[in-house]
Amino acid sequence: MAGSSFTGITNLDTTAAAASEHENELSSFSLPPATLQKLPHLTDYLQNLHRSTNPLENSRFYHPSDGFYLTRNDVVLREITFDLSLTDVASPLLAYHRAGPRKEVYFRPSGHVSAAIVTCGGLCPGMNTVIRELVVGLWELYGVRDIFGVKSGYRGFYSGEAAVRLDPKMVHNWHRRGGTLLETSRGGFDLDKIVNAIQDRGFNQVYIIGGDGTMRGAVKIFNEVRRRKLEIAVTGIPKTVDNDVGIIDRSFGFHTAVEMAQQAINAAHVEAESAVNGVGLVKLMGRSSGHIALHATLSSRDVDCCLIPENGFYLEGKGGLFEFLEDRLKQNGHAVVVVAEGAGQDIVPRTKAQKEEEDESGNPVFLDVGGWLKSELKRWWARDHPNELFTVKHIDPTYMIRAVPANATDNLYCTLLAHSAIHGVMAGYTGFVSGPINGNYAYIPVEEVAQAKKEVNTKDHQWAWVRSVTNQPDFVRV
Ligand SMILES: Nc1ncnc2c1ncn2[C@@H]1O[C@H](COP(=O)(O)OP(=O)(O)O)[C@@H](O)[C@H]1O
Ligand SMILES: O=P(O)(O)OC[C@H]1O[C@](O)(COP(=O)(O)O)[C@@H](O)[C@@H]1O
Ligand SMILES: [Mg+2]
Repeated sequence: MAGSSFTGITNLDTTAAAASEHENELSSFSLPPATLQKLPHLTDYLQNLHRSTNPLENSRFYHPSDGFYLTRNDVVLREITFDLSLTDVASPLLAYHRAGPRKEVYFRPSGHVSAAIVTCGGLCPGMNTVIRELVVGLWELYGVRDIFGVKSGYRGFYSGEAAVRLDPKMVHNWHRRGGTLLETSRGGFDLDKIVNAIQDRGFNQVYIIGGDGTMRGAVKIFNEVRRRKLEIAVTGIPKTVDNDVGIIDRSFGFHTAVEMAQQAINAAHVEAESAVNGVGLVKLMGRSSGHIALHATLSSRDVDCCLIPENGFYLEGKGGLFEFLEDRLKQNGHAVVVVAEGAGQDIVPRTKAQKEEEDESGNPVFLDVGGWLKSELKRWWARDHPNELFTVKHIDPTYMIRAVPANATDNLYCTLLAHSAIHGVMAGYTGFVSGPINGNYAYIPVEEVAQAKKEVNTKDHQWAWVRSVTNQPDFVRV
């Protein structure tokens, strides 16, 4: 099971009761033992830290009652569905600490906390909401007054540009705006310079909002802070419109992106329907995973074919895209194709130099699969049907779907993420990421999140569902 190589694991009792294979007949069964994932804490390497009662105790907003504070005993299970016939042999279940306020805190808010917030990597709907809620949450819940926004990604720690002092008044409207008002960038990760700057500027809480690359950087920052034995808590808030961060249910902004993608698909559908042999081609984001394309396809119902990086495809011959589209155009007179940007990169022709191209963060730079597919479709039709009308309308809404403000669901989600992060940090936890696991918010070691990937599983029911909705080929050559 993923993450089981981590140390410091505690055994939990997981005996349960449920219905047997005959409905209504109750029988009991045992689940495998569970192991509690160790969560790094400042006291792992710093002794005699000052502890105090959580200021929420005296907050005018809260009336803490029994069960309000979470303890080490509150956990979230990674897996919540089981095959009972396999429980004898299954590996231990994995549990994570639940996110939420703790009775004791390790930071004295007034005059002791200096919090830094930074955004890294590509844009994603909701980044400004997370920043806003970190500021408001730190200020209102814990009385923190020294909150700073580090400008333009990791390089902002040491670039010489002053960090921006943030307060609730300044950020009150930020959730209505797309992008990140702190600005972001790729590349520029210089570990020593970053940790030196954190030390020099006196930050003792560092909130890092970013995707998989950012989380790999956060692991290094956390390890270096720990090596230097600094009283600084480091936490990651996972951000990526691609939804490819592992372990957590989904990343913020993803729902907004899927919703925005509908507009492009609708337009493609209208264009295709209004032409003779019309094809609407929509390119959506998804560098190495096709989550946006898959969810947009399933929620639209107007898509005839969904192409994702996890499932290779080909154009010519039996079972290929051209054959499929030929049939669809014959049947319906039009077709809509959704292609994730990372799909088909193995068949888009490119030079050696193009193959090796990387962005400032070391991510591969892809060629435009949408533009290429459009010209291939035109070439195919002109060759095979020279006397018939044909139209391809290529819509590339990629930046439009991620540069918008978060929708209501994502805004709520961003708030919960920000508050979870604050509660964890105030409780002295460090080197962790907050996120929902099976609907419950948990603290996950950042190292584990940085290693985990979430790709579309083309063997499971969801992909089968896409294929049953679109009736598209599986592109397995026979
Ligand atoms: N392996 C890594 N180690 C340290 N920093 C990294 C690593 N990968 C990426 N980064 C840094 O994280 C930041 C964001 O990474 P990037 O891949 O562009 O976006 P994202 O975090 O959204 O995936 C960049 O500043 C980049 O230099
Ligand atoms: O043009 P940019 O800003 O480099 O972004 C393009 C990439 O950003 C993404 O939105 C993913 O970004 P992250 O890795 O930052 O989450 C991809 O879908 C896309 O390939
Ligand atoms: Mg990334």
